[in-house]
Amino acid sequence: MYLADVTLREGDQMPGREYAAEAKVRAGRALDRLGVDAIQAGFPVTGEKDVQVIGELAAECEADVVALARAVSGDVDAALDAEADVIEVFGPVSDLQLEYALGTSRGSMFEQFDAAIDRVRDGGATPHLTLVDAFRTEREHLLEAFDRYADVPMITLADTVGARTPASLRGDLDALAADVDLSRAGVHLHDDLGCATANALAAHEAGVGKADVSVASLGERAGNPALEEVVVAGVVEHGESFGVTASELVPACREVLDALGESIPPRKAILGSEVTEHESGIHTAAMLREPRAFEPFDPGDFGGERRLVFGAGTGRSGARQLLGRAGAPTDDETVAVYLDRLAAEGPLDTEEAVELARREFA
Ligand SMILES: CC(=O)SCCNC(=O)CCNC(=O)[C@H](O)C(C)(C)COP(=O)(O)OP(=O)(O)OC[C@H]1O[C@@H](n2cnc3c(N)ncnc32)[C@H](O)[C@@H]1OP(=O)(O)O
Ligand SMILES: O=C(O)CCC(=O)C(=O)O
Repeated sequence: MYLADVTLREGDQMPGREYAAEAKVRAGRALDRLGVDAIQAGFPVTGEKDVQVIGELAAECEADVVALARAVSGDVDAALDAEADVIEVFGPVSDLQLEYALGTSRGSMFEQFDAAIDRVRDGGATPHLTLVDAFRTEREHLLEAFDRYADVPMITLADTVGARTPASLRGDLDALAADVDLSRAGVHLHDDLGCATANALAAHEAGVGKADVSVASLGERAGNPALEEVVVAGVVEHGESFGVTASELVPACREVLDALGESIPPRKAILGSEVTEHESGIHTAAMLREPRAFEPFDPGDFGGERRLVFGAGTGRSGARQLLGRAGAPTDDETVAVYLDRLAAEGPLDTEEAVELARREFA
């Protein structure tokens, strides 16, 4: 499965956001260095900014630079003007969205897809197709699309409203797999149920060829599968980093967020400042011996950092080990006094705690 990062388009679509062109270009470069296969950098018909960003990134990135386009000639022309490598033509296929987002029939939507895809090819770009709201669409209509667009290299099924869980998504994909080669199917998922990352992994396990992801889940409503979560979970579960340089993951994601002026909640998995920090006495005592005892992966493998801290939560076992490292006595009385000092001065990191032990007890 390859990863297409959609941060620059989905993130820019969030209420109140207006990323500057330079910010998007800087973020796109960081994603390219990280090694994602595709960067969906914008929606050119929305304005000159995205035309400029896509043009700049397409000229210098290894990754395919993707422009979004509705199935209308003006959108495709704007994407061609931007000189995108790939033009992602999208349109709804569910009854609900055909009626309320488009006011047209599925037959007319498919005719618009035909014309838009031809226009992309005539303009010299590669067409991809996203079937919007695909997971609330009958299987027969999805099969019709895969059949009708057999020459489109990638057809993405969008869980546009984030309504699927891993089991239901897997069930839908397995049902399609009887008739469709899922390696030419992608998934575009949303996190409304908090399942987007798990759904991306379920899609990988089902055999899909591409998943859209975004840094820190930036995107419409609850966002998309987090790039960093999909990669770390892929490595932990399957030994698979989906083509990105795992050791650069955390710095690259932080650079993207920094460029875009986005902050991240401290408790957010992988990237949050507090999620690789440990203070509980039972945990730190074990982790001083072997960090794997209380962590699912070494943060250093992804360019992050583990931090053990010592203070009010430290127990006797951890304190004894720290005193030992400092060459200080480890009898019960020294341990008790040292624990009082840690509680008063903490939280201290490991080096600071050892230094305190050395200074006052060795
Ligand atoms: C599922 C997604 O997340 S797709 C990405 C959504 N992103 C955005 O909307 C980005 C911000 N949007 C915008 O700047 C504007 O909405 C624009 C420039 C895209 C379009 O603006 P407008 O031309 O004023 O159209 P509007 O926003 O009202 O869009 C609805 C029109 O698009 C049509 N439309 C919607 N989706 C599609 C589609 N996939 N293919 C073809 N036509 C479509 C609707 O039928 C409607 O047409 P109508 O104007 O003839 O009734
Ligand atoms: O596939 C895409 O990138 C556009 C569709 C989309 O954003 C969605 O359906 O949520």
